[in-house]
Order: sequence, then structure tokens, then C-alpha cells
Amino acid sequence: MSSPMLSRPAPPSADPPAGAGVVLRDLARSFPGPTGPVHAVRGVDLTIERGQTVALLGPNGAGKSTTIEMLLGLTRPERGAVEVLGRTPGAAVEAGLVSAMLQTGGLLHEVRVRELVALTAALYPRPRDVDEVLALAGLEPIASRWTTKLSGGQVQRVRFALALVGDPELLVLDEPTVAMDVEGRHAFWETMRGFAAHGKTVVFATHYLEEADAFADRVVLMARGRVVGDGSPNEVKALVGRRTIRASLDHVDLDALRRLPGVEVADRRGQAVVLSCSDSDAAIRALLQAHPDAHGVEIAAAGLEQAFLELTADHDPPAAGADQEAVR
Ligand SMILES: Nc1ncnc2c1ncn2[C@@H]1O[C@H](COP(=O)(O)OP(=O)(O)OP(=O)(O)O)[C@@H](O)[C@H]1O
Repeated sequence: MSSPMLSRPAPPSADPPAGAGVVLRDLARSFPGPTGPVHAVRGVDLTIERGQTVALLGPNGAGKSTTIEMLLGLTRPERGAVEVLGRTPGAAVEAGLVSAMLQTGGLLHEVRVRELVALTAALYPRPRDVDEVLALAGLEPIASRWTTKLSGGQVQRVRFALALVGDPELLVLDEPTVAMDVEGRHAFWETMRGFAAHGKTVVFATHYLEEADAFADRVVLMARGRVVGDGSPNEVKALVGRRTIRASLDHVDLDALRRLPGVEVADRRGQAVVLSCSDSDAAIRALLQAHPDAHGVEIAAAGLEQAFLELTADHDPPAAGADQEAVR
């Protein structure tokens, strides 16, 4: 992909865009690979309401970027249809309704940060105030720096400013916080929260389970070119339904713990035992009855990572040539 943002001149128009945020219907796309076609996206159906913040979560090669490229009209689908704010992707971009922050693409050289944000603002019919955007993206201290003199995290923040300055209705972000440090990531998501609170639609791809969990209203799990789970972060976790009980117990027989009702797996981690449960209510009752001396007892819902691993395990055969890697 050649550009970190989509920013096109738009005819001035005050008409509110109609329709759902994004509709993807039976989208499919494959690429030629060394051992046959790589089926990057294999029939994705998704409707994203306006105002939703949706995380596309999946491991490397799941098809997130290809889906995003089709959503933005940068890649033509082999099959299926895309509608963005009631229009074709191209028309939505032309109207200045969509901005994107993609994984690749450099910044314009020979300009300073502030100039670049101002130049981009001039492409849009109703841009945001440049100083406000510089402040939102945490760029005030480096506003007069040349774009060639920035760290990876600073480049990401500039790209974020460029995506925000057009005040789009839909913001599409492909792994936006890669290269940001923890503080930068935190500030980024705080700003995104403010953006989404104005009723804007946000779609972002991420490997970071905690980001999807903390920021999205809805998590769409993708694996091997398909949607394998879809719901709120809590619903996705409930799809698996597993909970973990952790307790400190002296002199306990792990095999006996494994035989307790509702317990699937029992492990020892230092002083504690950890029980992975299919029925945590039954398991905790049985555990406390058998071991009234148990202390430091904690029950936790499954993380998204566990949900992801269970939902994608042996779902279907891998796409030809598609590398399967673990989520971070
Ligand atoms: N232009 C292309 N040519 C050939 N294969 C491609 C191309 N683009 C994507 N692919 C392949 O399609 C599959 C899906 O890739 P895609 O980039 O959409 O996944 P992803 O979920 O975004 O992964 P990542 O998290 O690593 O960015 C991968 O196997 C990838 O190698």
C-alpha cells in the first residue's frame, strides 16, 4: 500500500451521508502463491452500524488487511460487494467521509510536521483545526520538526493526525499502535475514544487482544480468511465460557483436582494451583468442600486470547500458502 492515509479533494457538500457504516457482503479475494492461490479472504459478511467501534482481531495472515483494503476500495474483491456510508468505497473516499491509517507508506519529505498536517487539512471540505489536531495527536512538541527526523512512534502519531484532520465519518486503522510505546498507545486510544464519542465509526485491525478488549464495542475475530467470532468483547469471551480458578493450596494432588466436577485442567504454578473449568460454579463449590483450607481464591473469565485460540482451532484447513502464526 502506498499511502498512509486516504485524503482526496471533495466537493463541498453538507448532506449527511446515509446508510449503515459499512456493509461487506460475501467478500472474497485470493492472490497467486507459489503453491497455488492464497485465499486471503473467503466469504466475509459483516455489517457495521454507524457509530460503532469494531476491532478486527486475528493472527498474521488472517485476512484483516485484505478486508480493509477492499473496504477502502484499494483492492478489488473477487466476489461480493462493499458499501461504505451508503456508497461505493471510492465515492465515500471522494466525498471526504473516510480516512485510513494503514500499515505502510512514508510521510511526505521536505516538510515539517505542522505543514504536513495543514497541507492535508486543505484537501478536505470541512477539516478540523490544525492546532487542535496537533494537540490531540500529541505532536505539539515536535510540530516544527522535519518529517524525516521522527522516530517510528512519532511517525505513527503524525499518520494519526493526518487521518483525523479531515474529520471523517469513518476512520479505518490497520494496526495503528505498532511502533508506539506504552505511553503513546495509551494517549492514542484516549484520543480515539474522544473521536468515537462524537458518533464516528471506527474500524481497526489489531493483534493486540487487550486493545480490542479495552477499546472496541464489538470484536470480529478473523482466521484464515473468515469471520470465526463476532460480538462484544464479553460475548466473545462467553463464546468459550471457560473460567479459571486460581487458589493457594498446600499438599494437593493434581489428579484429584482434575476429577472435581466442572474442572477440565489442573496445573500448579508456584504456590498456586490453576483450574481451567467448563463449569466454574460447580468447580468452586467442590474445591472449597474438598479443600476448606484453600486461600487467595480468584476466578477469572477467559481472556480474548483463549477465546481466539479455541474458536480458531481446527476451524478449517489452512488456505494454500497461508502462514499460520500465533497472536501476540
Ligand atoms: N498482494 C498479495 N499477494 C500475495 N499474497 C497476499 C497479498 N496480500 C495478502 N496476501 C496473503 O493473503 C493472506 C492474508 O493476508 P492479510 O495481510 O490480509 O492478513 P492480515 O490478517 O492482515 O495479516 P497481518 O496481521 O500479518 O497484517 C496472507 O497469507 C498473505 O500472505
